[in-house]
Amino acid sequence: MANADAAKKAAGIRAVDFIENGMKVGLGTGSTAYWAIMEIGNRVRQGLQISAIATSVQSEELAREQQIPLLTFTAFDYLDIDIDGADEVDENLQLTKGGGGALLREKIIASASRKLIVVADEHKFVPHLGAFPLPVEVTPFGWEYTFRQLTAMSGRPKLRQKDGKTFITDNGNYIADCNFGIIKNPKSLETLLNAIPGVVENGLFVDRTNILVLGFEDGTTKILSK
Ligand SMILES: O=C[C@H](O)[C@H](O)[C@H](O)COP(=O)(O)O
Repeated sequence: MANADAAKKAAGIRAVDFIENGMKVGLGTGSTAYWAIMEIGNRVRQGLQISAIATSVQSEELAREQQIPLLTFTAFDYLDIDIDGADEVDENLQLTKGGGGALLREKIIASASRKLIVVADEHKFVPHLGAFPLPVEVTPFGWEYTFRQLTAMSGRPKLRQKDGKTFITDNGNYIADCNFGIIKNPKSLETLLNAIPGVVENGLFVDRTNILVLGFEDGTTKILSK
C-alpha cells in the first residue's frame, strides 16, 4: 500500500471510534471516507447497530455492499455524526471539499449532522486554503453566464472534464474548478459564491468541522478539535 493510502486508511478507521450504537450516521465520499465506510461495514457485521445516509451514489453503493442499513431523509430530522474527507483543511478546521464532485450532498448532510468528523491524510493540512482549486457546482442552464460572474470575482473557473466529457455531478450539474489564490476569508467567499443565481453550492465548508482526524504515513493518527 502506498504511504498516502496508509495515512488515509488510518484516519478513516480511527474516525469510526466516534460512532456509538444507535447513531444515525452520514457517510462521506472519496478515498479516505472509503476506509471509514469499510470499517463501519466491519463493525455492523460484528453487531454495531446504526443507520446511515450517503453523500454520493458511489458511497451509497459501497454502503449497500457493506450491508450498512440505509436511511432516507423522510426517516430523520438530524444525524448524530457525519464522517467525511476533505481536499484541504486549515488550522481553523475550515475546509475545501468537492474534489470528487460530491460537495452538494456532502454539505446537505454535514448541515443535517450534529457533529462533523473530517478524515484526511497529513498532506491535506495547510496553513491557508486555496492551493487546491475550489469546486463550485453550477446549473447547466446558463453556465456560461455563471462562469462570467465567477471570472468577474477573479475565480478563473475551469469547466471540469472527465474522460474527455463535461463532468456531471450526482445532481445533474456541472463543476467550475476555481482558482481564487490564497483564500483569506473563507466565510465571506462561501457566502458571495452562493449568492450567484446559477451557483448551487460551493466546496467551502466553514465553521462546520468539530473534529479532524489526521492520518500519517506511518499509520498513526492525530485528533484535532474545535
Ligand atoms: O467530492 C469529494 C469529496 O469532497 C471528498 O471528500 C474530497 O474530495 C476528499 O477526497 P479524498 O479523501 O479522496 O482525497
